[in-house]
Amino acid sequence: MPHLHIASFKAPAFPAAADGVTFHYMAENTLHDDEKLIAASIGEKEFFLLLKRLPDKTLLKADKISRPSATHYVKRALQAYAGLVGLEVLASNVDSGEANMHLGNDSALWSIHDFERDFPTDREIRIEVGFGSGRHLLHQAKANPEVLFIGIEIHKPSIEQVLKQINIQQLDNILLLDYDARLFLELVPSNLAGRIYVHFPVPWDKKPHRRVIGEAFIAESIRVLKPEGKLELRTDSDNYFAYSFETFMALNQNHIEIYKNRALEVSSKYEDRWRRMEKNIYDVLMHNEELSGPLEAIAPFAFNAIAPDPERLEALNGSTLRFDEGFVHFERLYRTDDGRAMFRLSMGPYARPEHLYLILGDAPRYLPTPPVRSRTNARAHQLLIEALHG
Ligand SMILES: C[S@@+](CC[C@H](N)C(=O)[O-])C[C@H]1O[C@@H](n2cnc3c(N)ncnc32)[C@H](O)[C@@H]1O
Repeated sequence: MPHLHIASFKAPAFPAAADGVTFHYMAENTLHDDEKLIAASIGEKEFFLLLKRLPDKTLLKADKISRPSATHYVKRALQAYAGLVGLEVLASNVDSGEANMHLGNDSALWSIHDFERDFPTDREIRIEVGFGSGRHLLHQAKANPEVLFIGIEIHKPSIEQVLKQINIQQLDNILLLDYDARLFLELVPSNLAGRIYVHFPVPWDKKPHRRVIGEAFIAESIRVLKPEGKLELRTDSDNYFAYSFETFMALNQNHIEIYKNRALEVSSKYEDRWRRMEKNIYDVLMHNEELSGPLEAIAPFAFNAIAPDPERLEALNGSTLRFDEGFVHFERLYRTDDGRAMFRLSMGPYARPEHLYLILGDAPRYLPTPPVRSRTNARAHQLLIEALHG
């Protein structure tokens, strides 16, 4: 990740702008004054730069919770900040060259909020979960130009690599999303998807709750798939195959197909490796036969002005509030140089919490974006409001 190793830190008078980047304010960790956040924005992208004083060096880098998926934003903000205040840079891994031209156009990279605002419903969609190197996704998109493909990944370098290929190959029927696919499904309108591909998911043998396939994922898939649509699991893991088979078979009514060592038109990087090792590859195809009811709407997460007393905030710092399916954890408390308080939070379902900031004051808001409007996040948001009001 891009970072600058600097001789000493300097701050401008906020707000300040340079090279298309605006720096709004600075926030200091109330328990560790060696950690500060600088709020930056480029167009609609808002994120923090993190200043960290370690025993042997001072680093300026992207804050990992709020950093945008495309690293060129972070590089630009680091360079702009260094130029603005005249930082003495001792070492840097930020190349001074132009942002990668292929990443310049990242219109295929959607945020979860783009989908929340305006989910594309004008044509059939197919969803690929964990597309990795993207071979299967790119191949399918080229072969089916009338279908919109939504590729979901949590590994940023894979997203950048596939984004680059989308631009090089000028494909206009792929959208990429940097998000947990299990949460994403909760937002997809019902009866829309022709296929959901889950190819070579991480087996998580020691932490099965982290697996993509599970009861909730299957239930959401059935809702999201149109009648005749299919969920396609492909795996080299005997364990994952056995576990998924059992989970699918536990459903009340179901139609599944199973294949062993079925050849597809395109083989992924993982698949090539397993084939060289002569491992078996299993496919489980679940056919959907149901027409589902509409997706339940959840209101946007709003706040009234919150001016809690400083003692309450300090008491909340480090604490965790729990409910049946999820929690709110107040990880760190910050004070901004314009007099506001700010929390770093993790909240939502235990298996897939959101990590984000809450800036308090007259118009409290989450940063970089509010939590996704899922049922468990709605409960966590409510609990958070109650805790802040006391
Ligand atoms: C073993 S790789 C397989 C990649 C690709 N499908 C292939 O066949 O080469 C699994 C991928 O799933 C991604 N992944 C794991 N959990 C995920 C989740 N909950 N949502 C989206 N992607 C996920 C990982 O980042 C990883 O790239």
